[in-house]
Amino acid sequence: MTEAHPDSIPAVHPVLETRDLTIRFGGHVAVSQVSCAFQAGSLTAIVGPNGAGKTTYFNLISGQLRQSAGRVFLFGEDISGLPASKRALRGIGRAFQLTNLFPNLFVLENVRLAVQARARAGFDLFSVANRHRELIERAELLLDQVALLGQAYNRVSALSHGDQRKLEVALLMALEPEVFMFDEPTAGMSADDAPVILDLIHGIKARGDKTILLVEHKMNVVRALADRIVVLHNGQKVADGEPDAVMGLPVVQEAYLGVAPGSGQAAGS
Ligand SMILES: Nc1ncnc2c1ncn2[C@@H]1O[C@H](COP(=O)(O)OP(=O)(O)OP(=O)(O)O)[C@@H](O)[C@H]1O
Repeated sequence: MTEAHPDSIPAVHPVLETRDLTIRFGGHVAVSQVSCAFQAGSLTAIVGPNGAGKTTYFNLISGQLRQSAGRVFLFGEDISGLPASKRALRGIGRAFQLTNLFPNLFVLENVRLAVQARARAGFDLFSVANRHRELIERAELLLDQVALLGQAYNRVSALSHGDQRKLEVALLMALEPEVFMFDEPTAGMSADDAPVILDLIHGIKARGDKTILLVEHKMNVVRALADRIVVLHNGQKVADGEPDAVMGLPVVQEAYLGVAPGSGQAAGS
């Protein structure tokens, strides 16, 4: 795929790339030869009907599953052989990886621990008191961003489902990954909570330096956030491009998203 540049400028690798990524479960090919490159500042929605392979594709990228064939590259480096924990350390951030919350600790403490994990190496110059204060301030800022500051001194176990999802996003942001992977981030959230998360994702994208992948069934969310849509069906990539172009494909509207042409709304969403 990489071509020699006539001016000998070194090739710039995509942040994330999958090449012919494939996984078989017995005789079933759940993800089949999916090749995609993802650039910094982009938000790509991965869509497709139930069972299309979206979550499995995510699992292959984040390392929860090992591919049968193909490769995953991060900044041009082959990470296909790395376990999920090492991929996370290299900058692949996925919200559910962080659900090892401490349910009996305060919400603030959970975020503070994530901030501390991210900052551990950088705080040696600070006094213990300064370090603690800075960690708390950063944790409070993140809680404020997900509208959870009022819950800072509640235990995680007492949070509603929607608030736990918001906390997952705060923890993900605390780790400052290069690649943010969101799998239906507003699923099960109230109408009040969902915009908080969508605004946050929009804010991450607006920074321009992060790469965002979003599995999402709600087409209004996809339209609001994505600058690219990849459509999976039966494990294969069947469309890939700008939202208007992809959504306009009759084959996508009728067969793969289950929407009536022109409605912009997935059936059952
Ligand atoms: N561990 C597994 N063992 C066997 N089959 C699996 C496994 N994980 C996924 N599959 C199968 O792979 C296919 C893709 O599933 P996947 O969950 O990735 O789809 P999806 O597009 O995320 O669907 P949904 O929108 O319903 O979440 C399905 O047929 C599923 O049954």
